[in-house]
Amino acid sequence: MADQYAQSGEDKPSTGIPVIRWEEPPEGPVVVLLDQTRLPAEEVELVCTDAPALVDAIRTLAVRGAPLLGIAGAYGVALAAARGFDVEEAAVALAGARPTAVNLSVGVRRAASAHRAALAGGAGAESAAKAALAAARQLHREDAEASGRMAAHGLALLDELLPGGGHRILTHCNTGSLVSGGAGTAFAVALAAHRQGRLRRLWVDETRPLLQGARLTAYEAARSGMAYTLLTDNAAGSLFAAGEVDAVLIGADRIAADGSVANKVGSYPLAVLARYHHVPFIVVAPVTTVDPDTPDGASIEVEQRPGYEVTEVAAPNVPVTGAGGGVPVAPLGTQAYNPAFDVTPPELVTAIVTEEGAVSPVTAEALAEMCARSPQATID
Ligand SMILES: CSC[C@@H](O)[C@@H](O)C(=O)COP(=O)(O)O
Repeated sequence: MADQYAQSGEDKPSTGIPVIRWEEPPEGPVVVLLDQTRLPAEEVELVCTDAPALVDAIRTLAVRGAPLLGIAGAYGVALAAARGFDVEEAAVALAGARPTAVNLSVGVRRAASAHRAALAGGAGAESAAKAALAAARQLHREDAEASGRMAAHGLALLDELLPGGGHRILTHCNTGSLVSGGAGTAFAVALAAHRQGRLRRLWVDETRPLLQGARLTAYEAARSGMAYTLLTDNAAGSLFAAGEVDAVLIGADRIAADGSVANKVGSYPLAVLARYHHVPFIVVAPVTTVDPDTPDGASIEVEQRPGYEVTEVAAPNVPVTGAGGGVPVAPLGTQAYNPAFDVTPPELVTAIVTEEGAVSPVTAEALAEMCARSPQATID
């Protein structure tokens, strides 16, 4: 299997099969995804033979989570090039498939720039396609490597903030090996604590409406042998009030230059709760999630998703497809407010951890200085 675990040699994903891989069967190259809409009931792969199929997989959340969206976007460009489609057109469609996670456009841009540069240097179509694929593979490897470093920095920070050990960590959405070339972002920190015997409990928010916590994080925690407990999102307040949360660890889809954090809807209320209860609220994300071109939280485009994701629930063992067809839980015709993300202002964020270290308190200057240390900062 090509690209399995991005040859990282580091943390193997807690999933049974790779979340994304490039294959070259005789019929032509394909991008193979672990279909996340089918988890945890089934581990089923989705084979994408062209960029539009990948765009569809991104929109329906078969492939999801900021870092993985970047990797998928880069492979999508490589696929368009290798199959002889219009690469620039594919790049626009892929980058526009979901608006909030900046990693998607970063990944698309990396592969498209490599393709363009190869053509400009006199390469033929085949060599230019190879250049795009090499860029995608490189991004995949870098992401796997970044996971390991984020886990180390995040665990060091946790130990500093909570010297007693025995961490009880609350997390939201899914930030593990399902969203990454490696072990993930926030989940990778919890996993590192678990492996060192320092995780007492992982509290897993179910993450309405698409249940990334219940379906995906619980799946990963179970496979990793972690002590975890699932809760409804609206039970978090009582958990804080009972003194059961030592820290909140979440990922991010886009971090603005001022340190505002866009993440799965429901993150902001956790930040407010954490502040009221004097609990650290820690954001873990690769440098590629920090977007210097987005000045502040108000400038982040928050994806609005269809109302049926709220007015219907998936029936047991019926995959959450994001395409309707679930069991209605509200009167027909009910309108729903369904933003996919919310934005937490920097003053509510205790620390932002990347592969380059941690900033706390979060200021625009400290964030920019940390990101400038990364080789990623200079890659177009
Ligand atoms: C490292 S993953 C960080 C975020 O991408 C994650 O928390 C999240 O919000 C994912 O949302 P999703 O809509 O499932 O793609």
